Amino acid sequence: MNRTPHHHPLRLRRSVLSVPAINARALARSPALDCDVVLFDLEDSVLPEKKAEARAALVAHFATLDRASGREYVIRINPLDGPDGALDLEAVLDCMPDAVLLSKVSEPQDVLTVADWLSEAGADDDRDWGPRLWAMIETAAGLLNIAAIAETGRTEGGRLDCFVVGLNDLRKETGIADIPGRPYLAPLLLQVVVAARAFGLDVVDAVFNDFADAEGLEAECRQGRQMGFDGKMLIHPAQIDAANAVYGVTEAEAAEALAIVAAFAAPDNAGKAVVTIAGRMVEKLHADQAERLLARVDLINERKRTA
Ligand SMILES: CC(C)(COP(=O)(O)OP(=O)(O)OC[C@H]1O[C@@H](n2cnc3c(N)ncnc32)[C@H](O)[C@@H]1OP(=O)(O)O)[C@@H](O)C(=O)NCCC(=O)NCCSC(=O)C[C@H](O)C(=O)O
Ligand SMILES: [Mg+2]
Repeated sequence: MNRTPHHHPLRLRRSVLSVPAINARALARSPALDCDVVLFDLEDSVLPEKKAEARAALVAHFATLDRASGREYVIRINPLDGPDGALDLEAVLDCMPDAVLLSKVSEPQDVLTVADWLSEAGADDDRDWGPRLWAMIETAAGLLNIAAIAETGRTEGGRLDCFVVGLNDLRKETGIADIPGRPYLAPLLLQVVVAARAFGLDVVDAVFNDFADAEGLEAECRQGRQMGFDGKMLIHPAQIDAANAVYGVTEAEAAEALAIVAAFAAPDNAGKAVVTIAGRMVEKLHADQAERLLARVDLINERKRTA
């Protein structure tokens, strides 16, 4: 098994805003929004009879995008076993997004099929481009197969980069209740986080449907961060600030990280694997964590500069 803690460069994925490709006003608004990732949706927010129109709108929209903005552009496609998946992939070739989000991934083959298709398309294409793959985990089978999906997507073809949890579909299929605090869903969410981390993937928490409930959203963002998620999938611009704040880095966290890095760099602590800071044991692994957090601060500051 080929496992590494993080197999790709650090990326900001605090706020992943879904923008229905069929909604011209939302498309027009999206470049000015402060989300880390714009996720253009061709799946559930587009009616079957509007899919072709949505694909055409998306291709036109990508022609206008500022690709140097530093944020990630992702396209969510329909499942490949339906009538639209293959047509969506053709549109992906025209758009050249940073990543493709596969909906309703239930087994490793779902990822491999798209990875192979993209590799074959890339072989006939002289453009220097190849998208990463993201996978929606939102079926009972997907949860049961989560480790195999992570391992295969990560090692074979190597394009898999990020999981996104889809609780609307999962609740629909399983009957698990939609209760504040997500008591019965929490074990499943943690299962996705652990599988992602075992194979060096990022992992994004599910949407919060009640976009008028700012307090509920903030609580769910906090819960997601405590569970280990990197960010939250969002459905409305009003949700962006809360996700960026909760999944950001506080001044106290940054100060603590600086103190840990400084302690290990101090000449008195040279050669030590363990030091004491303010009465607390701090190990080298905490210094690694602190350095990663400080790199995240740099990325957030960079994002502010380019916004
Ligand atoms: C939920 C909405 C249908 C609400 O839309 P609306 O009533 O238009 O909201 P507002 O009037 O408050 O909108 C204010 C302005 O903001 C723009 N807007 C709204 N949403 C977005 C957006 N997502 N991206 C960009 N801009 C947006 C409106 O256009 C207004 O601007 P203007 O027109 O200039 O006045 C709507 O928010 C919406 O459709 N949201 C996204 C829905 C979606 O993407 N669904 C799929 C993702 S959810 C999912 O995947 C679940 C998962 O699969 C699972 O299983 O759990
Ligand atoms: Mg879904």
